[in-house]
Amino acid sequence: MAKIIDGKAIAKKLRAVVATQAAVLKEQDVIPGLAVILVGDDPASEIYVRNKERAAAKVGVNAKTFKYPNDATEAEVLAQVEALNQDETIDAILVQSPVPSQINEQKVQEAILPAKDVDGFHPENSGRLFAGQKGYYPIANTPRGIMTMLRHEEIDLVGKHVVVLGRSILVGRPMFALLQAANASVTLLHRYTPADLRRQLLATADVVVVATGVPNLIMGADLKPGATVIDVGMNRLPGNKLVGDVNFETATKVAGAITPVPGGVGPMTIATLLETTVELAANHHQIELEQGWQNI
Ligand SMILES: Nc1nc(=O)c2c([nH]1)NC[C@@H]1CN(c3ccc(C(=O)N[C@@H](CCC(=O)O)C(=O)O)cc3)C=[N+]21
Repeated sequence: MAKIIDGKAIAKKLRAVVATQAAVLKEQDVIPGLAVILVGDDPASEIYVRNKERAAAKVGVNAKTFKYPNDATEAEVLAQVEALNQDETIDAILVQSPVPSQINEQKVQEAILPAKDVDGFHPENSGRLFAGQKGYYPIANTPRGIMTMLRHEEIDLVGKHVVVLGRSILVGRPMFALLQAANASVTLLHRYTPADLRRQLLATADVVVVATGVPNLIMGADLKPGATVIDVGMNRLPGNKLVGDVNFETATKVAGAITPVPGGVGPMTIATLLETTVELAANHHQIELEQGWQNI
């Protein structure tokens, strides 16, 4: 049976480090400010907003949510971003993905000041990631949190075959870049990958990261025995049960280690979001911090 990777417990340790960092800022009268813009009513986004407000308050981050209806205009959202760019009390801005179709998500991402871009979606930040640049810049929190989790679990990536399923800007693409920077051999698959090719590649994967939004896409029989499985899926089934993209029942019998849903990647995303927020606040006020993940 696979080891269950306890994302909730690792997130708790990371939040404790972030709380210490926030306390350092507080000594200099800096309270990190995170602004979240939520347009419409995506179910995964609702969970995210609820959990992150709770977690932010506990570590000493001031989180504010700006809710807009499904029919909000692009101009309204851009005006909100602009106001937050100018707001000295706001260090980090996040626009929940997805946004309704009348709003050009790309345009909104590019409107956020790169220094306040807590998701790392601005091309100035994502460009640095894809160029493999050194130095500090914000990186998408879900893949960054997954890297922290893999490091915490001491899972070796050097030269290993890692299969990433899904190519979103939120997860798949930055995940690919981070794993590659960690010297893994990364294969990025997506909805147009034929099932038999997917099966062939998965059979040789030492680590699998699944971020597709398709429940039960990956079964135990698809995995190489002993593989590490990271399930990013967040699917609500009828009856309100929350499941990932991996069939947990069968996968635990084959994998070496696996993240559960809930209690795996989700809590790490939130803890990492707070970590990035505190880093952006420190940069904004030119205060030195010790690096977070090294201390967990
Ligand atoms: N710009 C942007 N950045 C995001 O990072 C982003 C986004 N948009 N849009 C929505 C998705 C979804 N997402 C979640 C994060 C944590 C949980 C989470 O806390 N999950 C708990 C759920 C527990 C419960 O049931 O409450 C868990 O997995 O244990 C859920 C969903 C971030 N997203």
